[in-house]
Amino acid sequence: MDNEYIIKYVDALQVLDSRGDPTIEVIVKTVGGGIGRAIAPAGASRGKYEAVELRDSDVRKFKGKGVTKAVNNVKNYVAPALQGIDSRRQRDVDRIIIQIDGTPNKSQIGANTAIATSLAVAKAAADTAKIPLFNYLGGARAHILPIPMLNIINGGAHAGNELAVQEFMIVPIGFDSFSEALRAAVEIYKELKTYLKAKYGALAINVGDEGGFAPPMTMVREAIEALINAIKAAGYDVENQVRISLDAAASQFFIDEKNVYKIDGKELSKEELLEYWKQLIEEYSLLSIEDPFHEEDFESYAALRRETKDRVIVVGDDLTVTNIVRLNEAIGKGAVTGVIVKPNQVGTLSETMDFIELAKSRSIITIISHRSGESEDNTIAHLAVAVSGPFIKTGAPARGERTAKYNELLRIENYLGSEAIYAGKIYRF
Ligand SMILES: O=C(O)[C@@H](CO)OP(=O)(O)O
Ligand SMILES: [Mg+2]
Repeated sequence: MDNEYIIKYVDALQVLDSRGDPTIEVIVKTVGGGIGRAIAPAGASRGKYEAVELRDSDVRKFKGKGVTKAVNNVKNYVAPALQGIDSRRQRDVDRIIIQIDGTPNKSQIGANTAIATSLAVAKAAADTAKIPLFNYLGGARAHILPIPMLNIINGGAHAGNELAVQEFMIVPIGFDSFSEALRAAVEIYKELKTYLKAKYGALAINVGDEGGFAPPMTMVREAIEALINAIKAAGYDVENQVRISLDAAASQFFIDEKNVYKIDGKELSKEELLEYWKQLIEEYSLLSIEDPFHEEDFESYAALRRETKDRVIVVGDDLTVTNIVRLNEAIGKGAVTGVIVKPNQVGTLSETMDFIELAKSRSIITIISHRSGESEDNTIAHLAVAVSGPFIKTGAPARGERTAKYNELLRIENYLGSEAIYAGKIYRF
């Protein structure tokens, strides 16, 4: 019996995220001196079926965004239940968290409380074993660096502009290593800045929540053209080296009462929106499109897949919310070929791993993802390597909470040395 893995101490405190909103950090220590810290992220365009984040009701403090209740849940309920448990028994730990909560959506203790605790335990176990987290989670096979999807033009709920589509991403696929791919992305980001400033003036280079620019545009095509311009200006090839992906986050511009989508200053029916996406996919050979329809409309996702003959990856995020019940429904209806994986959408590491397992077993592409409200926590970089990506979505290559993940991936690449393989080299999309 290795006593050193036993959880000796669990505590929590309120810290700040990248929007200046309070969030919860959990600290776990083992008998052997291993330490794990994890900070819960927060979404702005949240799916209706996500696990629920617990916030304080006192609106005088932090405009009602405080997490003292979540912090107290760790101190009063979770910490006493986890003390004395082996930190490597992640499933037992997560089962205890789920039992303490007792609801289907973590609304009692809070998904923020749950995920910060669950991840902190894994990190404490890895630290006790003195191996990097990606190795602890992924074992000997973990050596593939993910392809980043970098959101460099922000719209929707993440920016103060008129763009309906939330994220315009560049995806540097055709490179030999993660660091080469990231370098290309930075060069494109800088070219985009020059282009936007010249075309729209200095205000156009203000950034949105994920570090991408938030120019005063209304038309989706205008933003895509800007990306293409920047990719070319940086000297890269749009077909083979750098592709374009969108996160429509369509629930955000779906008007329920009218059953229409408000995009490009027009109101489109779902059939018209489908035609619109098909045109864009064709014209710009988009690599993927995330949440192209609102979160209840599995059928339209399936129609897009059928009609594009899988030339584009149709990705679920608000649709599938890192939840195997929702993913099974999406699989049954043939709705997606890719899914976003956000650990805080479900609340524990084990449930996140089960979701990834199910997706991979059905050849559904997994994209490990940050939230728009982030912190210096870099757990998702390790998770992405542990499960061999193949993709990670973690914002623009600027702003500390985003570069925290990119820099950790650079460290992992460096640590792995000649063993590191870039996912873009081995997977064909
Ligand atoms: O929709 C998304 O994919 C995410 C992250 O980019 O946004 P949010 O965290 O606001 O839900
Ligand atoms: Mg999304």
